[in-house]
Amino acid sequence: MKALEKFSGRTGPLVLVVLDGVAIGKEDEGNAVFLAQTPVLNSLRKNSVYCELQAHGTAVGLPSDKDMGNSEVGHNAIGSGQIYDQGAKLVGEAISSQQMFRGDTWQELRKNCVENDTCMHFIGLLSDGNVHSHIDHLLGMLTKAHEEGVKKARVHCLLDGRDVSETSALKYVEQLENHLQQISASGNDYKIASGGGRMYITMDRYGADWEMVNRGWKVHVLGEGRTFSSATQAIETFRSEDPGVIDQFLPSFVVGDENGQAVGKINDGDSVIFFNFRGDRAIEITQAFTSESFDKFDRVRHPKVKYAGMMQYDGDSKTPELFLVQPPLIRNTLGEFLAKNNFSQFAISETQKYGHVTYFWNGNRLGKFSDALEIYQEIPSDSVPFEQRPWMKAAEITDAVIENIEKHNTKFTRLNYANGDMVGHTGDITATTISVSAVDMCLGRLLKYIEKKQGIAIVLADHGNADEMYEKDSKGNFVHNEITQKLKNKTSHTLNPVPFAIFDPQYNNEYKINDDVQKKGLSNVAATVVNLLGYEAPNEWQPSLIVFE
Ligand SMILES: O=C(O)[C@@H](CO)OP(=O)(O)O
Ligand SMILES: [Mn+2]
Ligand SMILES: [Mn+2]
Repeated sequence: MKALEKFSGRTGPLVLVVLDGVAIGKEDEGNAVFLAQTPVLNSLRKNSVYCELQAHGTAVGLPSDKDMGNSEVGHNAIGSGQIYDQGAKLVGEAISSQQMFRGDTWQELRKNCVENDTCMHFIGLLSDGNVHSHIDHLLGMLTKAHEEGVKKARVHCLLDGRDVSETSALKYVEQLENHLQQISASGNDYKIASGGGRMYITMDRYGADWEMVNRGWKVHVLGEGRTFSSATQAIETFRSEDPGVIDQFLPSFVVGDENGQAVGKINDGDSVIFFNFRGDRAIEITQAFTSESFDKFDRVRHPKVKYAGMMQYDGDSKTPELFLVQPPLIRNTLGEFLAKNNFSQFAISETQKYGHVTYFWNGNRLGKFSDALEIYQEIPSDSVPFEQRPWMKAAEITDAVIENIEKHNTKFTRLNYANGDMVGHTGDITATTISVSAVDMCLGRLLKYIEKKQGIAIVLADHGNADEMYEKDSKGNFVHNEITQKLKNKTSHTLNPVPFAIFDPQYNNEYKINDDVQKKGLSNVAATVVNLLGYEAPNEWQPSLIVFE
């Protein structure tokens, strides 16, 4: 590692702060970042070395600039300093080129069903959000299964409303039902078997609430739960019983035949494909299917199936062993570079974002690079709806960062304040405004401490969310909810650029933003971190955002 000639860093710590889901959007009544009390962020935007960064689309390895950013691709880009083609793109290409279907895993699962006359199950998120999954991938696999002789298939659909409009589930269910009917018309037996809201069943992450996975297991595998004649009937019934419910929180359901028997339990000998490409919310259900020594809940029955993930969700532990598309092999990350060069590192967030600053940050690896040099800390998240406690664990995370630096004198810290994103996803603009104000207050306290320690802070976000809390049409006008006539809440991420600020109280014009970097994005941050530590960044990374005078 080569020292920079013109800058040797500061004596104190370097702290990188991710304000999850806090981007810079249009200053209107739907922008909770604009509406919040943010004296600290405002001052950073005005008085520090500052620019805005692209955090969506091709800047983070997604198929197109119409794709909003998300935590996985955002933290991968920040933590690796590189742009990798991401799951959404790799899977889309593997299906359109048909390459996926020539692979060993697809063939093994398919043959298993054809030769033994068993059922092929598909479990995953049913939408075109392209954050965890895409419905086109599912439809493509169903078509191929049918063409290649699979007689019976069942879909277990997780309803979205978090990466897409909050009450759009029926649109995707209808699209799927049409496709299944077409296939079944030629004498096959393809049906929806079970489902429920993605924040109610199956897609838990980071061990926050295993009960969610248990609820999913009951309807998908055991076929036990409230039974309806179709997914549509289930959704319509739930909505009539609770008119305020949004898709991500819909209860679970089983589809039954005329006798009320579940149409799609998962049995010994079946094949199961979990069709999400993103790993955080796929790992737990995958473990429930594949682990022999599983003890997170009583599975009652553990069917012997051939199970494959759309991707391998963790390469180190080979979770799962069988997968359809090779994930991006993210190498030479910032964490690894700092560990190799003997810098101490601290990573912290609350449960909901803990894996973001560890697993995603390190290129989707669950482990550390150096036990001696790295400390990872998780603050347990509240288990109430986040709009009820919008301050979440921002204060506790701040306390822990300060305590850790006091104790270990850690050189590089990364932390994630979950609030803007987790509360933003509820669609509650009042709570989200409070959540962003709470983060700003904690950030202020943290910056004061960093000033005292003669350090530097980098403050940025991984993608937008809180910056647009009402849906807009293609012309940018607010959309109204058909029933309430109020503005329609928006629960998904946004396409807006994110802030990037260097808080450096000892700044004496040694560096400035490098405007030669044309399309500034999240992948330019890692090199900037290394520069601010006083060193040259590795050549394979995207260029630094700063130049030295
Ligand atoms: O909650 C999640 O899984 C996603 C949205 O689908 O959000 P984030 O990328 O911020 O984790
Ligand atoms: Mn995020
Ligand atoms: Mn999010």
